[in-house]
Amino acid sequence: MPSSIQVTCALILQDQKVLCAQRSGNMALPWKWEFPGGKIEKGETPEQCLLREIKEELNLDIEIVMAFPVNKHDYGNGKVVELIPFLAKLRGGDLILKEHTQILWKGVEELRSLDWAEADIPIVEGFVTWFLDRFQA
Ligand SMILES: Nc1nc2c([nH]c(=O)n2[C@H]2C[C@H](O)[C@@H](COP(=O)(O)OP(=O)(O)OP(=O)(O)O)O2)c(=O)[nH]1
Repeated sequence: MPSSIQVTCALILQDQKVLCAQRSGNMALPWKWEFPGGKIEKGETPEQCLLREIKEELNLDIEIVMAFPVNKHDYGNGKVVELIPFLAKLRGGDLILKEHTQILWKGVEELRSLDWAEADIPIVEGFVTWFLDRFQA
């Protein structure tokens, strides 16, 4: 397996909806949906990376609540992504889309309907299961 890149992402939950972001046409994985975040830089913790990326990409401030299980995915083109998801809450900032085409706040039960980047699919599944177990018992 080629060496992997470590990428953090935020599942920002507010009023039972999750912020989903669509990649733009000139990015890798064009038009796919993802959770905002990005690559960990040298010397950063995953949490520091995520706070930085969410500010850079969306101009939002978040608070990390907890980590979800990491998903390692081989895109088969020499790119292996280790996707490190966190549950997060909004703390402030006015949304400015700096990289993505659009964002949507999706209800948890509607999340599966988006065309997700492949690495995100198990994360979406895990999150929906976790959320329904916890909040809809
Ligand atoms: N931020 C984010 N990236 C994701 C997700 N799922 C997924 O496969 N990725 C991939 C897309 C990118 O290849 C990589 C994140 O890199 P990035 O967003 O910092 O940089 P980039 O678009 O310029 O990517 P690259 O062309 O340099 O690989 O991880 C996700 O949910 N969030």
